[in-house]
Amino acid sequence: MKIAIGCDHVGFELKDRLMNHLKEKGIEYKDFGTYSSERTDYPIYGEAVANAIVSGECERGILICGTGVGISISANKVPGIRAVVCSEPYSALLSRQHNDTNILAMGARVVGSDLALMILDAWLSGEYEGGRHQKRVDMIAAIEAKQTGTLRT
Ligand SMILES: O=C(CO)[C@H](O)[C@H](O)[C@H](O)COP(=O)(O)O
Repeated sequence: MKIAIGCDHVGFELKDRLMNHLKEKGIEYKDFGTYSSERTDYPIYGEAVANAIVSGECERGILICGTGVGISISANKVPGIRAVVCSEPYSALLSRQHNDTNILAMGARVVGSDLALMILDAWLSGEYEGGRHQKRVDMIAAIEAKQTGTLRT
């Protein structure tokens, strides 16, 4: 699996910690920036990571900003993205199992690095269950299609 990872200036340090963790786990990743702690704007990185997933360059994404909120909102504007913001491992796991999330967002001002690693491990371990959940995931896609005018009826 190849992971796209991105952050704004607030998430820069935590992103580094997460990339080292991915390296230790033998998981391939691509860093979409930002590449310093100089103030920047999270929508840039939310969109870049989201595009890497919808293009097929990467299978999943990780995004970090101050709260995880702004950068996940940005990523969710890209059709096909199901980004979740998590501050604990349970939601991270269930977001994979029930919602087939393809981006995990976290807030560097919210979670410490050790908890962030636990959240990431829980999310990476989760397998989408399909079954009764698929109808709901398809309904989300249908909303997107309606809103983007791509719904084929
Ligand atoms: O935390 C955030 C709210 O979503 C944003 O993602 C940014 O990280 C935050 O707004 C950056 O704040 P700053 O005062 O410009 O450092």
